[in-house]
Amino acid sequence: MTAISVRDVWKEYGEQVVLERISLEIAPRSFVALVGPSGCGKTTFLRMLLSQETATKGEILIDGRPVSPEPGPDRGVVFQRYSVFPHLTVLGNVLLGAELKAGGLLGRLFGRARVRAREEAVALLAAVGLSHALDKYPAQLSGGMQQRLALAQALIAKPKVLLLDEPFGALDPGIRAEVHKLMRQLWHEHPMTVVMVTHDLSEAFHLGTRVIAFDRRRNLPEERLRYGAGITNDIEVWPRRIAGRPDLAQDPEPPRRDDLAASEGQPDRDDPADAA
Ligand SMILES: Nc1ncnc2c1ncn2[C@@H]1O[C@H](COP(=O)(O)OP(=O)(O)OP(=O)(O)O)[C@@H](O)[C@H]1O
Repeated sequence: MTAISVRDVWKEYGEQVVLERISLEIAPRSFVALVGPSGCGKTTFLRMLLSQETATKGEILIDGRPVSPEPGPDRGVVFQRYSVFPHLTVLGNVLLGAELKAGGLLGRLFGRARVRAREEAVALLAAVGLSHALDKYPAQLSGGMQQRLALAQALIAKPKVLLLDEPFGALDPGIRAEVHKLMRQLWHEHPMTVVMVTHDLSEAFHLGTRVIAFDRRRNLPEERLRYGAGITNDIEVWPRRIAGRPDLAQDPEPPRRDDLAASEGQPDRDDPADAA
């Protein structure tokens, strides 16, 4: 049950203040959706939670301890694109997630540990509706299937915190709705706290337990370098969603695994990886 505390965090790149005075207490098992105009620092904030960036000032605590200086398996991430490895099969991608968590000599798993990891990977791929695609390569999958694979790859490491950067932004509306249902189901089933960046306000309210807006309070051209974005809105979504309680009335029916399998489409034409 993982809580995140963000205490008076600032982020500057050289002269440019990107974020200022960010203070947040994120309760365990929350699903926080982060919205805000382009360039206001949402991805930068996520990268600080992931330890891909460090705060210029302030501190970030996970379960009361300063966030480790290196990205680790306690935090999983899914991006809009390119979260998975194009040269590995679907199963290979998820197994790699398990191996990276195991660490050790080049992160390889052997013997019983590898058999167990394979079983877990197969089960997780079934949970995201990809049982029929274990031996396919990412370029052979539709955009929705690739994002489901990316979720499985992140979840095999059992992250305490799952960070999502516009994960569904490139999907067609119909596919996106299916993946939303899956995402919500995964949040109910896995004991993780989720922070998701999105441009889409309706997606934020559809999935989140809390919607936080970043924006600049001072945005005149001469102020843009010296003043960063801060939290301008912090909304608890009502009626409340409670992790692990998909039975509550406000949660629509979870998807059937068959629906997910049926929703697969052609490879994503917008994706250069597919065009190749
Ligand atoms: N490594 C970096 N070096 C210098 N400036 C950076 C770096 N990373 C981000 N920035 C700057 O920080 C600001 C915030 O960028 P960021 O990508 O976090 O915004 P965002 O809110 O996620 O934008 P978008 O919604 O368009 O993805 C931008 O002005 C960007 O140019």
